[in-house]
Amino acid sequence: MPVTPFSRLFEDPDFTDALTNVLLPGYLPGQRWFTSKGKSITTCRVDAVYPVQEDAGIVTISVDFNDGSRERYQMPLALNFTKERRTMYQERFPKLILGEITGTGMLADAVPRDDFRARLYEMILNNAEGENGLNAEAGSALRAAGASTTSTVPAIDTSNTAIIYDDRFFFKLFRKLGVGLNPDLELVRFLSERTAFDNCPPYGGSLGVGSMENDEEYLNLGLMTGKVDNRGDAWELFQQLTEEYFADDDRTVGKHTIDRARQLGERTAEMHRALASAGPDRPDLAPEEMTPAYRAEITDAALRLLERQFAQLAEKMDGLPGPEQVLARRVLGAHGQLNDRLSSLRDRPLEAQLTRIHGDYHLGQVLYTDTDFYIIDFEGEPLLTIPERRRKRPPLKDVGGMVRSFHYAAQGQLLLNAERYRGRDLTERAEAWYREVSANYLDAYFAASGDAPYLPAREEDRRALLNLFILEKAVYEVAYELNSRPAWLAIPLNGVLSLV
Ligand SMILES: Nc1ncnc2c1ncn2[C@@H]1O[C@H](COP(=O)(O)OP(=O)(O)O)[C@@H](O)[C@H]1O
Ligand SMILES: O=P(O)(O)O[C@H]1O[C@H](CO)[C@@H](O[C@H]2O[C@H](CO)[C@@H](O)[C@H](O)[C@H]2O)[C@H](O)[C@H]1O
Repeated sequence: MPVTPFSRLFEDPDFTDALTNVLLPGYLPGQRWFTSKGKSITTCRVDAVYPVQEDAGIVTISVDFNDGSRERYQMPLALNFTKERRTMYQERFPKLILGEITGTGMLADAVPRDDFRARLYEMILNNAEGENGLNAEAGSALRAAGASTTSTVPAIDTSNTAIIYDDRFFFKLFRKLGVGLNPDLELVRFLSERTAFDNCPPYGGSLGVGSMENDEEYLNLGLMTGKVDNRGDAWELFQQLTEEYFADDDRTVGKHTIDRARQLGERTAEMHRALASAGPDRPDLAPEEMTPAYRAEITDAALRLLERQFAQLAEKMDGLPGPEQVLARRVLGAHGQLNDRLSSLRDRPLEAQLTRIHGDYHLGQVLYTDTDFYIIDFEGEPLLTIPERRRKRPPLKDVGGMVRSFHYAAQGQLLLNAERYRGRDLTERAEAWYREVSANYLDAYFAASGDAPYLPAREEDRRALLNLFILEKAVYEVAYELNSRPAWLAIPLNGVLSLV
């Protein structure tokens, strides 16, 4: 096996000591993709090194925190020897330099280097097999496109790292790693290569360690998909539409808004039909019946979520501004009622199938073009482990997520532009927009779904299941906002209150 200078570097204990004890603890908290900035690091460790070029490769690391938790990350790293390269990093990417290695070179993130990005593409196109189990797979879209000539790193706010090739392919290099087949790769690959669903980006290929067939052990490092020539995400689109709606008090919900909501309902139904089309030869994807044990399990999970979120709300109550405190008290006062609502599913016999679903469905996960929508980011709920994200669930959970997002779209417009709407009480108009837009979304969704076996046949059962997921998502959002964007807290608090 040829030993490259890059991998040889990691055989030197002085280097790995410096890297894990000094360079990484200083470097990680400054990176957008390092999600646990608030926790303090106790230990960093290099798990594996996958050479990609003579002077660059992918390194996987584990980070331990003082609360006992551990996270794994992917770091593409390069050694830079020449003056030109050093200058490029110093002038344009100073935050991506880990440090100077005496007698060796400058150690930095490899993504800014054109040659490194080109090599990743080439590996995927050629189904390359590297050292230590690193391997790549090309999807039909990439095979059809052939070699790449240019690549760029877009300035977008994501928790992973993106590379665009020839303005045609979008490569997502996963930063925080979880062992097991990543649902983003699994579902995009299935939808694109095995179904007629056209409204997610086509599968271009992947980079990983191990075999996708041995899915418990597989480590997914990157996913290549066709680039969607989009105008933004659906959250931005609906922010424009709510701004038009609130412009004056006589305006009704415009036809364009209704058409767009209905179109999204249809696309959601088509996505669900395609996800449910897997046959028994694909046991991880094929639909299965919802059992009473499953109903009990999701009921318990919803009740545990309620307890956890409410404990956080109660704990932070005193620090909330007056109006939010009033809302929060009312929400906490509805604890018993919410408990009953969420428990009701346990005793309701429901005949419906469970399928693989999107799992983290909201307006921000949908790109829009002039004429259509494209659904992205099938990674699932970030707080769940990969096996939890890969569980089959009722597709109405996605629908509930999107309904909540319509509530956010109207309320968010008012909250984010408080100055613009000062002096006008638009609460009822916002609720009216939400009711009409979500009713149209749901109507189009159910019309396009027909008698799909994953939807309960009886209208009242569909409603009960959907309402459970809407409520559960609103409860989840309470602590999400409390911890990430306290200024938004009133939205889910009002959302919960409107459901009891
Ligand atoms: N196939 C694609 N084509 C064009 N843009 C994309 C594509 N996939 C993702 N994006 C862009 O990258 C952003 C982040 O993508 P997402 O899959 O949500 O990544 P993350 O999980 O890292 O947040 C999206 O909002 C969109 O702007
Ligand atoms: O980071 P993710 O996209 O996986 O999701 C988290 O962040 C979302 C906010 O970016 C949050 O979504 C909530 O706010 C959205 C508006 O910003 C709204 O459209 C969603 O309906 C609402 O849930 C999501 O809950 C959280 O998990």
